[in-house]
Amino acid sequence: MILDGKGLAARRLELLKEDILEEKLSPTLATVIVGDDPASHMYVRMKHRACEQVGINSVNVTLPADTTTKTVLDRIRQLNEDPDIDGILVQLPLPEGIDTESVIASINPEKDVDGFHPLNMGRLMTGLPGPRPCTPKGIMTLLSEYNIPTSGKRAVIVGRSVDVGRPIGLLLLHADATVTICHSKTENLAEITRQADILVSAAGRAGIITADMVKPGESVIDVGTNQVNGKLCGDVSFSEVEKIAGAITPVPGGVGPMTIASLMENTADIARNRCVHFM
Ligand SMILES: NC(=O)C1=CN([C@@H]2O[C@H](COP(=O)(O)OP(=O)(O)OC[C@H]3O[C@@H](n4cnc5c(N)ncnc54)[C@H](OP(=O)(O)O)[C@@H]3O)[C@@H](O)[C@H]2O)C=CC1
Ligand SMILES: Nc1nc(=O)c2c([nH]1)NC[C@@H]1CN(c3ccc(C(=O)N[C@@H](CCC(=O)O)C(=O)O)cc3)C=[N+]21
Repeated sequence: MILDGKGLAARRLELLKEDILEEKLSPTLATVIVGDDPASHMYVRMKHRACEQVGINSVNVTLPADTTTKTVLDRIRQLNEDPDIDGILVQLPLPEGIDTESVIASINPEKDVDGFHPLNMGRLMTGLPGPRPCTPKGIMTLLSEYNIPTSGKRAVIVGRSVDVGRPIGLLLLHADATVTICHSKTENLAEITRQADILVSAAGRAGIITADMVKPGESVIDVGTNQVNGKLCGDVSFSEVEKIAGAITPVPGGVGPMTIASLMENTADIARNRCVHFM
């Protein structure tokens, strides 16, 4: 079964647009972009398009690549204090030399649409309500919309990043899965991935997940966005794995669009001034 993130995201955006209209919300999302990394352009463009579609005002704050950390912090402070700005997103990665940690920690946690602020990461850890990181949230939405059970199931995550690997591990743990998080030092990776009922690959390595690493009937979630010969592909060797997986997300058209939809939902929730509860 193909987990159609593109189709599901489109439906979620339509529902969100109706909610925003009905509740007379007019959320504003500010995106801070430092430098002009081409990969960011695509993501910022898709985000902007989604904002227009659902009725979120999208404001870009662009700063030159040689901006200092202090300048970024000053700009974020202005956005924190601006009552007309509901959500703040700092486009990652930031250029070398900018202190990413202090930039993320400077965002008002109540405006942190990525859920990356240490306070919101702590709330994720403890299961307290708060905005959850967009890609992990999008994956959980995919699993629940396709009725893929998590309770008591073996979940294996390949990748331990702060923005994807760790938070999806915690969300699956909160959903009563038994979670294993793998990384580049994990030994016998294939032995571990074959035990998974749900496999999430967020390694950023094209072709790292092959058919021999997947248990027949397993659900495979591919977070990877890699370029191979100028073509976008995931971590999973899709054509061979699709034949034995029970469910699989395509790249493009899977996790990516769900990330964007989750970002829109986080922004609307923050504009509703409600402590957002996920899972
Ligand atoms: N579709 C979407 O919405 C999004 C997609 N992405 C994509 O997801 C991918 C992962 O990004 P991100 O989460 O930021 O991860 P990072 O690139 O920050 O880290 C990659 C992780 O994978 C692990 N890893 C690398 N090689 C191997 C290997 N051979 N075996 C096991 N583990 C390995 C690393 O281990 P170690 O910690 O030991 O180095 C690390 O934990 C990228 O392709 C990124 O572009 C990211 C965000 C959103
Ligand atoms: N603060 C911050 N938060 C992020 O969530 C964040 C970020 N910075 N920096 C960049 C990464 C990457 N990311 C993607 C989102 C959607 C797609 C996506 O929708 N991709 C399409 C393909 C688009 C194309 O055609 O190339 C798809 O998978 O179908 C990809 C990548 C969010 N990121």
